[in-house]
Amino acid sequence: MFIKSPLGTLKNLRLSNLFTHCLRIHTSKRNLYAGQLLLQQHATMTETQFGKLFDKIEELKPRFIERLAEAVAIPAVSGDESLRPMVVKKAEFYRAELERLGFQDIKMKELGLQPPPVENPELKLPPVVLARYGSDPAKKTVLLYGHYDVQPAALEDGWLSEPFKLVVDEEKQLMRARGVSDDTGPVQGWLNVVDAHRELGLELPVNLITCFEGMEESGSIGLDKLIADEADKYFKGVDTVCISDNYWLGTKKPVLTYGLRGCNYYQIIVEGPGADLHSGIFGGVIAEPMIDLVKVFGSLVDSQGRILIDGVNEMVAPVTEKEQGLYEKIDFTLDEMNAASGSETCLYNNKPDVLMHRWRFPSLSIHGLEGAFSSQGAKTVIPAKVVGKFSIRTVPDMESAKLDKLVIDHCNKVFQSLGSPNKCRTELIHDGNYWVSDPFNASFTAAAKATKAVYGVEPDFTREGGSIPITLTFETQLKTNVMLLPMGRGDDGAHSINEKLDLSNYFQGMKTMAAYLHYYAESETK
Ligand SMILES: NCC(=O)N[C@@H](Cc1c[nH]cn1)C(=O)O
Ligand SMILES: [Zn+2]
Ligand SMILES: [Zn+2]
Repeated sequence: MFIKSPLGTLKNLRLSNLFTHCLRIHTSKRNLYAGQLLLQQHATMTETQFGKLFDKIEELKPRFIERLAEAVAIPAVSGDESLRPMVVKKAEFYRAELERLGFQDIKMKELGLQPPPVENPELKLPPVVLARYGSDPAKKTVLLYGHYDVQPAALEDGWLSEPFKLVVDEEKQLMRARGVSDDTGPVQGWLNVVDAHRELGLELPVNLITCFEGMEESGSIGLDKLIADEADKYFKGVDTVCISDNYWLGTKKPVLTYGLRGCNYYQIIVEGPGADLHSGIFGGVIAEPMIDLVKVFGSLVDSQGRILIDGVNEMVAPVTEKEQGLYEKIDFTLDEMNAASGSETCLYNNKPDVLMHRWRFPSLSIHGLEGAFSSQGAKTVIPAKVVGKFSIRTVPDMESAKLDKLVIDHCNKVFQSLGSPNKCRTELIHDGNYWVSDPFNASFTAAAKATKAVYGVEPDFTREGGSIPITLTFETQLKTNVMLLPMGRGDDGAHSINEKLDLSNYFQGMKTMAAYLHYYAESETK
């Protein structure tokens, strides 16, 4: 018997002997080898390489943490116009990293000026970083999409440490910083996978194309057009798109994701007085914009999360009988839900309802206000102009343009009913489509094998309540499939305070990415 094992080629060993042999040599990698042994029936070169590759990833841990620390130190907040130079700086950081790792044909694609609504009409969109690693026509080509921009973060929001300084918490075995999980950690993970191959002198089994953008957290403005323009140019020959920009559902079970909600983000602008006013002098005498805004806000959604805008719920595709059975089987508990939210404020008391309301029903969230008093103390001001922000997570079969009309008509109608002399207008800031895919293609199959090889378990196939606006565009413009391979866990606190990435997710995540590329390379379908 001739078996290729994670430790190299072993001759004349029975499977049971091989198992003991593996465990004796590398007991700390029990999960990896348990998973590997399940794959022995179709052992190929891949398994031999995995052992070395995974060991190399382990060996390079200090370097990979250091790189992540450098990347997260750049406060690339796309939603804050004043930080746009930092977003561009982070794009430059990745350009240099890609160059150092031997990527070629690196392009910093400019997307022009940011369209309204925007404070500074001269504000340039950050560049999209395109690069190639290999262009062998005999190999498949995998496009890796990720984003280098992040959500805002400030120490005073309740962070335990400076948000743009990576902290490695040895006791909890995690790293904390804005972007570690969403999405700097996964982007860095892909580069580290290439680094590990280079360190081993091991050829990449596929050609890679990177598409790293800097506006994902602000609706991926400008990227649709770039993808359409480059579909037959830079992106020609792409066989599949892999996105690592979401999270496991819970904290233990790896998942692969085949669906996302969309997101339409709106603002309501209410203005009246020529300047902020003293409430002792003008209170009760003039119409207050904030009072009008609160009334309009209050008409959008109720405290049970039901959207109150006429016609919105009617657009949602009905739940099918076949679909109903899917939710019960997913590895997830209400306790995990409560732990992730840090509360017991969940609106539903059973798993299927929670999952359906997270994945396949729309939701409306009110995010905040511009222009209103928001500090400590008791300032007696009447704000002259307030801008309220809210978004709707969209699902099949909601139509974005139809939704915009329903939302804007609703806000106008409610405002008019107030009889206020103030001015009010509602506008879309950005939108991004929902996406639902077939999870039975070669890319998902390769990712499932990779997950099993690393974690020793089959992944759950899940949908996600969040949005990655560009996913559907890749699928339609490149006429290829897209697969979501999350690195972090459901409790990582993305967009929240104290965002973290468990060290094990960073390193096992990289191994999964590496194994995915090898399994995908071997798959029969292009
Ligand atoms: N990791 C994906 C993510 O966080 N996406 C954002 C994208 C977004 C921002 N505005 C609209 N969509 C999300 O909030 O889901
Ligand atoms: Zn993200
Ligand atoms: Zn995000």
